[in-house]
Amino acid sequence: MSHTHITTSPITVLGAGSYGSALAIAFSRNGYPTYLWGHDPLHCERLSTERQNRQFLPDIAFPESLNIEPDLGKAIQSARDLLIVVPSHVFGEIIAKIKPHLRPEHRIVWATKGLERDTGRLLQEVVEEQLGNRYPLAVLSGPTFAKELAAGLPTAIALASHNEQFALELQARIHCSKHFRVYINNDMLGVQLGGAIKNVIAIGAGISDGMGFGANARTALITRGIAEITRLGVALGANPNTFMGMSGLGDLVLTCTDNQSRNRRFGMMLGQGITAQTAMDNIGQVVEGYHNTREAYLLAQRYGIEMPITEQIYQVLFCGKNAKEAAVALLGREKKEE
Ligand SMILES: NC(=O)C1=CN([C@@H]2O[C@H](COP(=O)(O)OP(=O)(O)OC[C@H]3O[C@@H](n4cnc5c(N)ncnc54)[C@H](O)[C@@H]3O)[C@@H](O)[C@H]2O)C=CC1
Ligand SMILES: O=C(CO)COP(=O)(O)O
Repeated sequence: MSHTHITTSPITVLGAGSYGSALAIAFSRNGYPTYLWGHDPLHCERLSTERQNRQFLPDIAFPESLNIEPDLGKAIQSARDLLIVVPSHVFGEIIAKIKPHLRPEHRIVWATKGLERDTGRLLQEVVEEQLGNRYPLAVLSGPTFAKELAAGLPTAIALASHNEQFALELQARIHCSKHFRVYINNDMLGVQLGGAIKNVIAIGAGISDGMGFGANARTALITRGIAEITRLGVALGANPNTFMGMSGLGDLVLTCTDNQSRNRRFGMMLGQGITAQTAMDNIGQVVEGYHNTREAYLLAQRYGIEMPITEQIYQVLFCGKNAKEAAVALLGREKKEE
């Protein structure tokens, strides 16, 4: 474990799944010393000896400045900036684990997409409840499949923060490569909601394609999907323009239309009559939209917001409704204006 090359401001990535590894590769490729922590010591050992994430990103060699750090305390002390990339269902657990190691100068950014399991709270609320308001916060979200990012293919993302200095410094570190662009804004709420709820709609697009519906149906789901995400976001106080950006329409189109998406593939299997558990076992990676459908549905109910697509997917996943009935229910809604 060499902690060398400290020439520029380092970053620590917490979460060594496909996306955490891809972001760590992107930062280190840009020349920043990067520390990657994963919760499974055996997995860390493999990353360290093989110098690649063979399971999720085969044949993409780790740059020299990417250090695997299996000790959480040491990983946190290695950098001022912490990037959290664990699945949403363990996000609160990770915040609790990092809390005792934090120093006043730390800054926290996350790329997790989702709402808190069971409560439907935004991840920002989870952070602020546990850590208060003393740390600068930011969120990264957008159309970024881990494999393409790690392969160095052109990618753009949104970064939202209320702390301009933090946003600009992060942007400079990500943006400086030739293939990774970052757009900043200050709408943390909108960026978080866009990233969380597109996964739900992507399950719907997958179900539609799995049932053999065509491009018209998929596109209608995307278009009405962004309408309902925006409706919820505006009711909660987000800027409607955010949903036309990378973390809204951008990520929604990506996830609804490309089979790299696990949420879409999950939906396709459901549409073909495969059970949710079998579909998830088959994917073998996190399918954020599965539980987040319930959280998004509950959030919409709490605020009295109409989200018909989310509601039908919720009924398919958690109330035993079959996909065909859900499609009929959507098509059979009362006539309305666009
Ligand atoms: N893979 C992708 O293309 C993208 C993923 N994301 C988001 O990134 C987040 C992470 O997803 P992936 O890396 O794709 O997941 P993944 O399924 O590839 O890996 C999940 C990782 O979480 C780790 N993990 C599980 N339980 C943990 C715990 N208790 N503590 C710490 N780590 C734990 C696992 O060891 C595994 O390494 C999700 O919210 C996802 O929506 C966002 C953009 C792109
Ligand atoms: O968020 C993603 C791309 O931006 C990844 O989507 P999936 O989690 O559906 O694979």
